[in-house]
Amino acid sequence: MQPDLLDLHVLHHFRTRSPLTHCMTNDVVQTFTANVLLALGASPAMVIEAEEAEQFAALADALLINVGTLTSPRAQAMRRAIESAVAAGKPWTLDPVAVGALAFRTRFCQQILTLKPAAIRGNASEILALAGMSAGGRGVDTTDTAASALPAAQALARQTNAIVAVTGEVDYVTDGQRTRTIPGGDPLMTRVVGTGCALSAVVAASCSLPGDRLDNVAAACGWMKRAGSVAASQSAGPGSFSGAFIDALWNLEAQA
Ligand SMILES: Nc1ncnc2c1ncn2[C@@H]1O[C@H](COP(=O)(O)OP(=O)(O)OP(=O)(O)O)[C@@H](O)[C@H]1O
Ligand SMILES: Cc1ncsc1CCO
Ligand SMILES: [Mg+2]
Repeated sequence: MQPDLLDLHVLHHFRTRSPLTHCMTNDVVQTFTANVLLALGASPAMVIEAEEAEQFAALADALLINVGTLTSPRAQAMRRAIESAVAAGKPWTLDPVAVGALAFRTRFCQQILTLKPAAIRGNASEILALAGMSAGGRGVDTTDTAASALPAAQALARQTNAIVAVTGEVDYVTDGQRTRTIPGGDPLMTRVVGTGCALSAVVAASCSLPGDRLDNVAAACGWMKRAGSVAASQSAGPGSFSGAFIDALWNLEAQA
């Protein structure tokens, strides 16, 4: 990726505004997600009790809804948080983990799609399933390429008015008319759990920034791609990659 694609002006906004990011995410990726947001300069808070989630969603700058370990009570709390965020004019972002593969979460995501998400970030199988163009993958990992899911991402963006990011070897970010292509990263990013989930949290936070939302979401994808490339070149495997990835996010400007 070229340095200008790092969108350093958006990164500057991100670091100086430090978006207070309400994350309702899955049990597997809580700490990694918080550390990614902190390394980029955002302020994460994982508030999940329904009453508190409803209250906090109106106060925070952005809300992330990730259905990776969805349960009925969590679904209810998420719905209350989304409605509160929408009423307060705060953007919310959906990560439809394993949608298509499992019925309960698929129904839930289809229902909340009507509540005007600002952005949707998923892997190819998830975006294809959410757009109604396939039955979905085997589980949380994709069985399709991002390029094959680009028409689905564009259709989903037009249908929902959200910015849709479909990620993989190449990331595509679209509003249904315009599409940004973000190459880079490294396959090691799929050997550490939560890079996609953490990206969705960064996308959520980026939706609270001023400027063009498509550009802001594409910038978020670019930062993660760059950090993945740098970290892969410095690590011996998934264990050391994880730490190097957080460091690379912290040092993004120095690598531009
Ligand atoms: N083959 C690859 N080469 C380079 N980068 C990749 C590759 N596959 C995924 N990535 C990057 O890894 C990150 C996570 O994307 P991915 O599509 O794997 O999300 P995901 O399946 O939702 O992940 P998770 O559920 O583990 O959080 C993105 O930044 C993406 O660009
Ligand atoms: C492994 C896993 N299982 C449920 S959520 C999750 C994190 C990756 O999406
Ligand atoms: Mg995922």
